[in-house]
Amino acid sequence: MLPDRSRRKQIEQVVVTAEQMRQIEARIFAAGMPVAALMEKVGISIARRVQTLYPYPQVRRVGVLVGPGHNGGDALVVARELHFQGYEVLIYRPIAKLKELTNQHAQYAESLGIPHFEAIAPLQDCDLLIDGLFGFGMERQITEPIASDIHQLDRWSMPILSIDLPSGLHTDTGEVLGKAVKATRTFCLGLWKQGLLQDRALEYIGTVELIDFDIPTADIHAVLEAPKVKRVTSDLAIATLPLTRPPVTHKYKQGHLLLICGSRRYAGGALLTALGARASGVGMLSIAVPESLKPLLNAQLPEALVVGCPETDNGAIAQLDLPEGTDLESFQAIACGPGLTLEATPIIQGVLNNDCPLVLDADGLNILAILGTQKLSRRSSPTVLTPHAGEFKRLFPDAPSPMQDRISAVREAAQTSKAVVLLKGARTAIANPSGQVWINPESTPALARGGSGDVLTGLLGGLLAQATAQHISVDAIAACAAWWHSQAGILAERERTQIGVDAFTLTQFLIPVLHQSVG
Ligand SMILES: NC(=O)C1=CN([C@@H]2O[C@H](COP(=O)(O)OP(=O)(O)OC[C@H]3O[C@@H](n4cnc5c(N)ncnc54)[C@H](O)[C@@H]3O)[C@@H](O)[C@H]2O)[C@H](O)CC1
Ligand SMILES: [K+]
Repeated sequence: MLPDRSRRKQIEQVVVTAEQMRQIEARIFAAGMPVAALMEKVGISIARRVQTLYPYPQVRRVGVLVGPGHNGGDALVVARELHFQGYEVLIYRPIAKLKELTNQHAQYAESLGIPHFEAIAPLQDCDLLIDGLFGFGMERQITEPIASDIHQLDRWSMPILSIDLPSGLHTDTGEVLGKAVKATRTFCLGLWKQGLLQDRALEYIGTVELIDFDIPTADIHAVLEAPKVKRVTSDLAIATLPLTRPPVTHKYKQGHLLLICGSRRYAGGALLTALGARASGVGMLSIAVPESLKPLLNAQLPEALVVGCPETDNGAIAQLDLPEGTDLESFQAIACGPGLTLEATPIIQGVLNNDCPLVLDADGLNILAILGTQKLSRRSSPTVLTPHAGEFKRLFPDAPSPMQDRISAVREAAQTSKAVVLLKGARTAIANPSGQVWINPESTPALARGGSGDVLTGLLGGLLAQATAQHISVDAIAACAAWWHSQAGILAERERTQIGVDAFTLTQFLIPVLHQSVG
């Protein structure tokens, strides 16, 4: 058995569908763990957390929503334990026919004098609600009268703690099936459910925490082989990022990145991309911009090699004038797109025909959408695409909509384009061509501002150059770039509020957040 901390770090990264959870739990039961014992173990853990978060007698009256399945069973164990701790417990039980184990717990609760109601109204004066209506067994739309009862909850103000998932959310896609509980906190049981990591679930899940019930890692690996969906944890990011350097190294060993960005109209995008690249720690940074932007970049990044390129009448890069003896093969990575405008199409065509590890963002993606993603199939070096939802739909019109199931969408895009696809959003999803998906589980709406994507492009480009030089896997480094970028946003928000995180400020928090994470 792995030491607890290492096991805990491992399971924090695992993400499962309802079916995978069923299979894992089936293995545990087949090995002899009684279902009732697991339910007891889970229920007691939740009851302890409730008492810690909402201690008696500051909180006195608790309403418990009990569904027909084992989610309801968990909730009844919690109800019984809180009753014995002195809380006044009231039970809402809209469905009479319960699973056997759930029914036994309901009968015992009744024998203790805990009142059961078919209607939700008697619970409206509770201080707190525990949601045990539906868990991963949710398989169809919630209908009346439960849907209206859940709707009532939206008008009440007490905190709601959901067991496993907010009732009504699809376990895998995070879709609302008819009506869903808006939880203050979600106690996810055993392993992270995929639906909790979907953007559209965010308004329902509240604060999420994992209630570990000691699932043997052997059972996880037996069902998941290599986990197909992983959460990007701080541990994973810190272990993957090229943070330490050998005593003897040189600037080229730390990667040489070429940025191709900017236009007279969008000078800021070039600067923000360059500042993101600088923070990545890349050994050498070359920046190709229209000639008229060269003074700006030189002034802000004296250490960078700024290449002023001939420009079109509108101030876009007309051709890449790399220094004598340098060509696109000279770099460990190229990152291009921010601020280029569509006039730079010939530049992107040239880059696509070259075989250097490549990050495409912004206009680089819009140009690729016009040229067609099949242009990537001839490339043997890695390509990373960093679309937001709009760019994604232009690039992959036949993929599932990113607004529906982002995990399926990003997985299909990566598999068809043979690129690593980083789909930006509240929960950025990264997929590699073999179908492995990472989800970045933490971010902040503060990042939803012009320019923050440019910073990510530069940061990712710099990390890709280092990953190439140091043989770190491209998809893992892309996941880490998303983690680093969002953690900097979270730190900046903490110090400057949600409206204080402009893209330039964000670049100033990239190193502090790393320092805070690495300690
Ligand atoms: N697997 C286990 O033994 C344990 C699971 N844990 C907890 O139990 C749930 C999963 O339990 P399950 O009984 O499979 O399903 P649910 O409790 O989520 O309830 C679904 C239940 O309700 C019926 N149903 C589904 N959709 C609807 C609907 N729209 N309207 C009405 N009824 C519906 C369906 O037939 C099921 O019977 C898991 O989340 C954990 O909370 C324990 O933690 C450990 C043991
Ligand atoms: K629930």
